[in-house]
Amino acid sequence: MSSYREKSIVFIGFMGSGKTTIGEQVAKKLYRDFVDIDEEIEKEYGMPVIDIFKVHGEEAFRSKEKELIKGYCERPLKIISVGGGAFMNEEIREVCLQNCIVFFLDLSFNAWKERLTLLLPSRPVLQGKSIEEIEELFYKRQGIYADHNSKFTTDHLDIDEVSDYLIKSLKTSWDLYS
Ligand SMILES: Nc1ncnc2c1ncn2[C@@H]1O[C@H](COP(=O)(O)OP(=O)(O)O)[C@@H](O)[C@H]1O
Ligand SMILES: O=C(O)C1=C[C@@H](OP(=O)(O)O)[C@@H](O)[C@H](O)C1
Ligand SMILES: [Mg+2]
Repeated sequence: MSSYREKSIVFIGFMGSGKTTIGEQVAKKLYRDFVDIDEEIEKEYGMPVIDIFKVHGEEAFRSKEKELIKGYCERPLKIISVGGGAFMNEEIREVCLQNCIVFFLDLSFNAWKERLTLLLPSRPVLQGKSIEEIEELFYKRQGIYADHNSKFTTDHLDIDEVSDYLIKSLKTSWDLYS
């Protein structure tokens, strides 16, 4: 078990909440390795997530997602962004919460809606859904993100503001709990 200061950090939250973008920024600013689980799955299958869902199915995606998250979470000093559906799995929730500091990147549905067009082509889970169905999924998913160590609402903040705040908050907790 690593010391509190060396624990890896995991970002969770709904699709498009900024886990990949902000995780990468935070990693750069803290001089840590960044791991985006979706990217790792894409590398293994040699195709984008949307095609993995089409060719191999969601079950294969979820199984690889679990295997990779379990592997990375047990290592120290990483910044890990997991996909928005990963926390549906209890084993993943447990391994992340036991080994890492879990940050929930939250935003309001209103703020999220502005990103919809940008996200639609690459997010299989959103395909073919009406805006009402997406809104229902958004609120249903809030439940799976309820287990976390720290939550940050990103409405009206740009990527630098969010990452700077997160680093400040991490440094405070390292000073308090190390
Ligand atoms: N705080 C933010 N303000 C504005 N746009 C953001 C913010 N965070 C992320 N984005 C944009 O939203 C899109 C989705 O972000 P991404 O990091 O891929 O989210 P996730 O990994 O949670 O699905 C990207 O185009 C990114 O530039
Ligand atoms: O919420 C989900 O079920 C998913 C979220 C995606 O990641 P992002 O949250 O980074 O978009 C990706 O893992 C896949 O498309 C499934
Ligand atoms: Mg992502």
